[in-house]
Amino acid sequence: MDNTNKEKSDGFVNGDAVPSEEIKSPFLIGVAGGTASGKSTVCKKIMEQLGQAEMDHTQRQVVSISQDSFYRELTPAEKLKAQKSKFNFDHPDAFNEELMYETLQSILKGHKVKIPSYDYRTNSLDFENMLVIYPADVVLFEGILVFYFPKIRDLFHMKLFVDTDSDTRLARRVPRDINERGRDLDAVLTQYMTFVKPAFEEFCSPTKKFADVIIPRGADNTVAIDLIVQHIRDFLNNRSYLGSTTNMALYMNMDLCGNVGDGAVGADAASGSGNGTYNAIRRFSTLCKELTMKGNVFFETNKNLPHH
Ligand SMILES: Nc1ncnc2c1ncn2[C@@H]1O[C@H](COP(=O)(O)OP(=O)(O)O)[C@@H](O)[C@H]1O
Ligand SMILES: Nc1ccn([C@@H]2O[C@H](COP(=O)(O)O)[C@@H](O)[C@H]2O)c(=O)n1
Repeated sequence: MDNTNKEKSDGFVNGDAVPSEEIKSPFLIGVAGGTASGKSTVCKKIMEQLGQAEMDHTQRQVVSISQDSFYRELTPAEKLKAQKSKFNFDHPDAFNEELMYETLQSILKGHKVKIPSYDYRTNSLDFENMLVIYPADVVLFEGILVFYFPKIRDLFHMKLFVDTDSDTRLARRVPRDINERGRDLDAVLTQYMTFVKPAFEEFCSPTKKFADVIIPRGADNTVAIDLIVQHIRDFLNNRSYLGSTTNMALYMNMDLCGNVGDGAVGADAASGSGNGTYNAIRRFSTLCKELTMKGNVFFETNKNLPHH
């Protein structure tokens, strides 16, 4: 994640209110996938294509957050284990589920939040370098287990799963962990075989079924990324027509499930204000179906609509 929004801070304070006329409830997109599948790279590409990456972080319409910021703090005994690659960072218990949930809820209420960055070299949260997340129209939340916790899963308006084969992921993880996370080869391989691979199979891979869109080959899949970018662009361009994020999410989820064009529901949702949106989304839907058949992207018929 880009760290330009880092701020020195002495605490973990969330939920700063913004003036009421500026309140935005964002469209929340979860991005899951195994380690080194390309989740951050996919999010970065989406941000770049939307012209957000170079923008001042206070002005961004689209922001990206990593689940790493919600690792729980380790006890001294756990820290010693972690130093010897004997702590399981791929188990759901390694995360602070409550804090993740509360923070996402604050974000959905349009609040500014501050979250710590994560230091892989010390296996700890870095409260000295807080990331400030300003209210945005679209928030991407990426991590290995973002779909694991039901309460958190239900918050997403759209769920993407980055599906990269495990050999490729291991081949990418080894150099990354050595060069960027201060590990040695032996430690990376031991951790991978002991914890990462089994936990992927037990906790991460089964969450693929919750995804609305599965992205085979991760960031290499430019077709899938273009589609998602187009979807977000439609959202950003048309948000003002439909008003609330809930209406937009209903509208777009119906479209992905292939129902918008089937009858009165989609037309009703668009009544009076959204015919341009309706047509754009129908065109987009047709394109998605064609591309799905060509194996560039899989659209799952997941009908979980947002509960708010
Ligand atoms: N399509 C790709 N081709 C080559 N290297 C990639 C590709 N996608 C990601 N990487 C590299 O693999 C590593 C893991 O990618 P990253 O996006 O950080 O994965 P994740 O966020 O899923 O852990 C990084 O070093 C990244 O630069
Ligand atoms: N102190 C830590 C914390 C996490 N990990 C590993 O990071 C992986 C998740 O991050 P990705 O960018 O790869 O999705 C996860 O598989 C943990 O094993 C770590 O090694 N050390």
